[in-house]
Amino acid sequence: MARKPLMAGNWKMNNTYGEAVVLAQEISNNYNKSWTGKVDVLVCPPYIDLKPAKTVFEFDRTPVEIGAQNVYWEPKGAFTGEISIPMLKEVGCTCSIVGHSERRGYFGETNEEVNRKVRALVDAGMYAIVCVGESLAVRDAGTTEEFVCAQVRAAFAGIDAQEAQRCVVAYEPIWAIGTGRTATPEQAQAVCHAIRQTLAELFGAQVADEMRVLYGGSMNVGNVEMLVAQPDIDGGLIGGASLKADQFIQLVKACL
Ligand SMILES: O=C[C@H](O)COP(=O)(O)O
Repeated sequence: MARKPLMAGNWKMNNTYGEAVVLAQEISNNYNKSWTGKVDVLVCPPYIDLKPAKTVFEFDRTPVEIGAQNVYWEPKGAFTGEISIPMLKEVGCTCSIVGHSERRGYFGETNEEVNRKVRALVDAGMYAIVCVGESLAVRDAGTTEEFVCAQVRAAFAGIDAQEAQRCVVAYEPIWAIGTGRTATPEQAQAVCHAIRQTLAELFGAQVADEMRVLYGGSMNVGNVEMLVAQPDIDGGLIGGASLKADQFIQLVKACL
């Protein structure tokens, strides 16, 4: 089956409320409505910027989804500093990134926590963008595929094929994030293929064939074409290049 590509911008901890309105407006102004149905476009701003970004896209009727960068699995309660799924749904989020390597690395997020977040999202009818990826040490040790596929298995534990089908996996080698050092298309394809094989083992070949696997890690206007041309790469999760509307739009166009 032909998968519809997804180009997702992860703004990380960038853009104040006012800056978010400007960037969302620039993306909206440059979005061509003829792309609708051919590529899905998503931005994941900081929590405080979700509503203003959504308001811009809604006002313009620009079909750009908004998603969170993280989420907590409990629906409400005494969890200071956390944000729940009902809160995200009410402002129009369709999904959340889960298990980004910056959350795993700086905030100690474990595979078990990633799994709880994925389960809570799918239970609530949202989808998860599950991030997986190896450090340079793992790559140098030659165990990249084993490591990444174990992360995939852990993230989807206890989830059935129907729930998993809506989710997305983003392969982000840690050594390529924000470094300007991109995985070669061959390296990225090899790992994305291994991820899809793991999804097939978990959920069957048909579901695995329908699930989107993204690449992330210094994807930019210079390398996007080669990366999205790979058979198992269905788009990108973009950090730095998603902060400039013209660059992000170029990346979206590369998926058409
Ligand atoms: O979530 C996005 C990735 O961490 C990639 O970030 P980057 O494009 O700045 O390397």
